[in-house]
Amino acid sequence: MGKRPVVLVVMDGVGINNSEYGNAVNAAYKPTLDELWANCPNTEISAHGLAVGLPSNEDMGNSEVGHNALGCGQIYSQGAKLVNENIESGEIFETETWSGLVKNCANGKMHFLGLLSDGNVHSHINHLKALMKRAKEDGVKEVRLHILLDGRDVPETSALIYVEDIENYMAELNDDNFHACIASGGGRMSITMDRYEANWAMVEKGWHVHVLGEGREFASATEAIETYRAETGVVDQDLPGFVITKDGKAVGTIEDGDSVVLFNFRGDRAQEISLAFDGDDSFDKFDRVRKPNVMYAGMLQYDADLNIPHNFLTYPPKIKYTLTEELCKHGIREYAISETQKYGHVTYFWNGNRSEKFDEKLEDYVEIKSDVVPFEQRPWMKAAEITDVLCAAIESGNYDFLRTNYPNGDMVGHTGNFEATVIGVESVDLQLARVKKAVDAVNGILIVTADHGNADEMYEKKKKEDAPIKAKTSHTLNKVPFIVYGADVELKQDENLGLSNVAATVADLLGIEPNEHWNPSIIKK
Ligand SMILES: O=C(O)[C@@H](CO)OP(=O)(O)O
Ligand SMILES: [Mn+2]
Ligand SMILES: [Mn+2]
Repeated sequence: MGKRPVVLVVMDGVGINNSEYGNAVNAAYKPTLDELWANCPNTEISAHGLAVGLPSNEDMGNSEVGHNALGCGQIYSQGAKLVNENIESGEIFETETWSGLVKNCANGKMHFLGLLSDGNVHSHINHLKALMKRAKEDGVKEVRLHILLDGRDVPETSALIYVEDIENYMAELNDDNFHACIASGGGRMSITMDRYEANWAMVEKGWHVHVLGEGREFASATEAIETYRAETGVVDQDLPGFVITKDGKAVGTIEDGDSVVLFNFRGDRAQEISLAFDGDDSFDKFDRVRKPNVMYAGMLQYDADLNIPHNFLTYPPKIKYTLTEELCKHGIREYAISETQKYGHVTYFWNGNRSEKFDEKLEDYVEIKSDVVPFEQRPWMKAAEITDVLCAAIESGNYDFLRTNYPNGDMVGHTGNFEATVIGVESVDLQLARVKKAVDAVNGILIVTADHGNADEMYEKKKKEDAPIKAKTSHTLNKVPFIVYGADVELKQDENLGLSNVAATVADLLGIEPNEHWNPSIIKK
């Protein structure tokens, strides 16, 4: 091509926060990032709320919407917003899927499974309430709820707030003809919500409590949460699975003739459990022991290429004109690499929730296997291993556009462990120095950015001056850095710039005319 290669690094969860309070990014020793920021063209761009297609600016960014915006150069209404609209207009209940679900469980139960919080990253409790209410209106008699406890998109020990809220809601709905109650649950990082096949054992554990009703028994979700907390001290996302029983019997196993709705709208952590429900006898990821004959539907279609799940209530955004597609048209050779935890982020999310390549010949994707450990124990994760392979790819001369995601700021940030997160950010910085060197060796251009904040705010904001420090595990509302190294360009400084302006910028640096549907490049002309 004769063009200069462009390498784009997403430092997952590394946002910009002017306050030092709980700021693991500022606390980290990161000479390379500091030097790049001080000496290279740079700007701050938005990564949350309306800038990434979420319902409001109160919604923090996340990897799905962040990588979608980065990789498609446009702002699409995202799952959170689409489901809101679908429920508000009532269209969701006019779908064949909904009527099918209701009809299917005429003599059985309707189960709702999903993340119980108002985090709005994977799900929203209001969506669940709307579905339950309508189920009752449509004549469903028995509803069972299988709850995944959050503490990752919401405060780390907030589960009881949502349990109480939904139990009060169910109590109001319950009458002689309708009965809803919690049947099983567990922390989202302990059961059911694995992603990218990092740890199928999590899904197996979820299957056992939700479907088979096998697990430690409790009389209520509150009792389960309080007991586990007292015994183990773990935070919500890590609480083990539990089964609610009455008179020695699980109250809500999933049986033939039941209907099951996964009320999460985000795809990555919804796919594996969906495959377990949809899969026929050839399913071999774990032994399901008993596979009930149910109608299963997702709140959204989680992967349109792979048709997961078969039934769904809301169409996902139809993301068109992605950067990868455009670059393929120009014969640009692309390379994407990350470790398992974020592998789908730089491929599937980046390409507008597509799991297939646009052009087999032009695209190479590499996954480095993630550790299956609590990440505060190994905050460096696989950053060095990713870099080994990435640098070889850069120096091979076989690629024109290379992208990677270093998960550390985010994955370690989610643990709420400040000290480990500082090390996570430092690990990324060490690798950045190596990437920069490889870029120099091929006379390339390096872009350093992030998909949303996390490590930049590791403590909850204090409500009172003398309140104790409380760990914050969720993403943030902060802007993220955008830096260009190795190119003599001037960058715009504009409040309105966001992740969706990056695709056109990459095209500019590759000497390609940006697609007309994209938001403008960040480079001043
Ligand atoms: O871990 C996840 O599922 C989310 C937080 O809910 O994080 P990210 O968007 O960074 O993948
Ligand atoms: Mn992310
Ligand atoms: Mn995250």
